[in-house]
Amino acid sequence: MDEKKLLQVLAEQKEEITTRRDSWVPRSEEALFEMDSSLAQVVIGVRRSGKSTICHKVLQDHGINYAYANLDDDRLMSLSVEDLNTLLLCLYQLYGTDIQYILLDEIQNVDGWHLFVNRLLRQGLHVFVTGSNAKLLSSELVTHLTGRYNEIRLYPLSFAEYCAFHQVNLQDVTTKAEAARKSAFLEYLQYGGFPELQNINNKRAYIQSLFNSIILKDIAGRFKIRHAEVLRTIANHIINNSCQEVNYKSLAENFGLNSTTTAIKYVDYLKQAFLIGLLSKHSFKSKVRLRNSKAYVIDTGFIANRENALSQENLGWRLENMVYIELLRRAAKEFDDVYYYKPSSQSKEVDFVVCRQDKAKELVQVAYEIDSTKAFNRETSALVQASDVLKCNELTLVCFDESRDEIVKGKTIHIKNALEWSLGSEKV
Ligand SMILES: Nc1ncnc2c1ncn2[C@@H]1O[C@H](COP(=O)(O)OP(=O)(O)OP(=O)(O)O)[C@@H](O)[C@H]1O
Repeated sequence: MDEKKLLQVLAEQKEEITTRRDSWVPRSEEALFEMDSSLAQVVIGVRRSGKSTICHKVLQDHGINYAYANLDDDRLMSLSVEDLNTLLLCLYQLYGTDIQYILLDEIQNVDGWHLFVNRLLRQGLHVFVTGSNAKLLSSELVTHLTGRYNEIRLYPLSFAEYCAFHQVNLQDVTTKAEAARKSAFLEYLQYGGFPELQNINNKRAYIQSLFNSIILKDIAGRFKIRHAEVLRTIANHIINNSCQEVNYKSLAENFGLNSTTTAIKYVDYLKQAFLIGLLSKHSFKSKVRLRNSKAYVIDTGFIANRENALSQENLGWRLENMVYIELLRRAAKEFDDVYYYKPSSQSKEVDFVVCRQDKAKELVQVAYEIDSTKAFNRETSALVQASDVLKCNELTLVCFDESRDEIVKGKTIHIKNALEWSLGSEKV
């Protein structure tokens, strides 16, 4: 690519970052960056989740001068790995040769990017990269940057961050403040946490266009999928049936795919683009874990508005999906794993098992309501049974009711109000 043209694009990108900082909401993942480390800081996550912003924010908060290139820019689409030398030359011209930090946005767009990043690391530079496709990033990271990167997973805003964004008062105990928190929580369940969406009136249109660009541009375009429409229909189906086990055979049959293998491949594409997450079944056998998984969508905003989005049934599974994302967020910070528990016998399912080094450390059940004795007994006995089998006594039941502890068959169950639970340490 022509050096002059490249310089011009990078100069315009530089202009953008100096005028862009307005009111960025702090993200909890900021704590995961290793600012002085010699490892590449790799931020991955779904499109528009704020990957680029969090990098700018941590670098600027630390008072660091850094060079920046956004490789997702249409004008840089023809860039190849050979052009990256010219890119570096241009960055030095624009930012000065004493620059120590470089931020490269959506690096996966350039094939062979790892060669360049490796070279920068060898030269002692601090490199920050972002990407929205795990497949393109991870295989390169694992093969070529072995051990020389710190991976930071970013999700759309958590409820605590959402409240910070909308300045929802978490301290006040007045009825008005409580009502404001409750309606914020319902909005959050309905529209999710994409940061950009928060100030947009036509939220459905934003979500639809984001969904389309992930499917058509990031997946179908990049992986040369001929039947993009089928992929889109499958994605919609999975999203609107989230919290359920994926049945690849019936996906293949129902959507006219020629084999179960193609269904597995398509679902994997959705996962690699972070549109969905797959939760494995808890088992000590890795085969069982791999073969059985439930699908969740990465942001509840993607779930289509049914006739009555705030009905009990619809809220129930939006809530379960939200808990899943929040558990992933927390697990990433603690290096934990999350599974679902479904014994083959008569015993009941538990929605989430949080494990540390294969040992269950918390069981989490989600239920919209536990008002009736039947519902209460159903949810608590599932926890108690699993607690015995998995030898785990940290039992949590997330629901819309008030928080309290209950003792069932000698075991303490922490019943947590969903709103409070989702705020985590930012307690009301
Ligand atoms: N912490 C934040 N506070 C306020 N707004 C934010 C924050 N993070 C992101 N945004 C807004 O959300 C939008 C998307 O952010 P950003 O470009 O950082 O996401 P991204 O994940 O890098 O996107 P892409 O995958 O498309 O490159 C931007 O308009 C940005 O201003």
